[in-house]
Amino acid sequence: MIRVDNLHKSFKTKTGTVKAVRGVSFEAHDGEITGLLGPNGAGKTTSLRMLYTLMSPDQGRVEVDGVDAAKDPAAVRRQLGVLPDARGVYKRLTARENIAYFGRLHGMDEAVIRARSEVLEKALGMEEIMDRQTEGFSQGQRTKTAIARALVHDPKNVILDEPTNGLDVMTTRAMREFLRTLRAEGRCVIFSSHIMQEVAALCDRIVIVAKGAVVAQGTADELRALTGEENLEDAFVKAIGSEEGLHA
Ligand SMILES: Nc1ncnc2c1ncn2[C@@H]1O[C@H](COP(=O)(O)OP(=O)(O)OP(=O)(O)O)[C@@H](O)[C@H]1O
Repeated sequence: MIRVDNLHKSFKTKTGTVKAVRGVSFEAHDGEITGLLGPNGAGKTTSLRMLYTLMSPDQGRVEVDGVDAAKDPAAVRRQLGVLPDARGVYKRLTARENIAYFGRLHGMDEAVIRARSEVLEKALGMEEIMDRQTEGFSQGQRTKTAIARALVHDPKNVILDEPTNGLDVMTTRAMREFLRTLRAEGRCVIFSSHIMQEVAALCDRIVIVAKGAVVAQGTADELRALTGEENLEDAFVKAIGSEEGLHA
């Protein structure tokens, strides 16, 4: 379970201060998929970065399974599997070696790493690529490797920044199925997207972010009721106030 309370983050740039996140609060529950939906530049990545302790908030609080991220970031990180926006994998290593390396960083036993890698290989359909050096991997293959690596330590909470970005239709479908599996296993899954259909197809709860703030949140039914729109797509557009930056 992840609780985010009133997060704020600004960046100082040469041309002035950018208020990237200005008061984001939401809860993501175990056994549910929570989607952060918003147009480009809405503040999704920045919110997630604070959530997975890469960045500290100017104000506000993140709690993962009851642990305050500011007080014990290491404990929070152990409970999280993260697919960050940059999917850098070690090019000289095979997919399997990339995954095992992360397992070792987590202090896992070699036998446990092997067993866990097998589970992830099957779940993500990586049979063909496990023992290939990752240099030259396609975007989808890199994403799969990065997800497997992020989940090697069997984390209870999973955070994915735009997991289907750049994936083809079949890989996107497989990714959706994989996220549903994580939900069925009782994990708390949060992912960000600017694609309405993606969020509508997968999420139990939807948090709509625009201009650094949460403009609406709830189940699809709650969002329809809140905005008075029958169609979820119209509800999103109404909540955000414009179609700009949202891909159908
Ligand atoms: N390190 C940084 N320095 C300056 N500005 C930043 C920095 N990181 C993010 N921003 C700005 O903060 C705002 C929110 O960016 P963020 O990446 O969180 O949006 P996003 O919702 O993830 O967008 P996208 O869908 O395009 O990835 C943007 O205006 C962005 O330019």
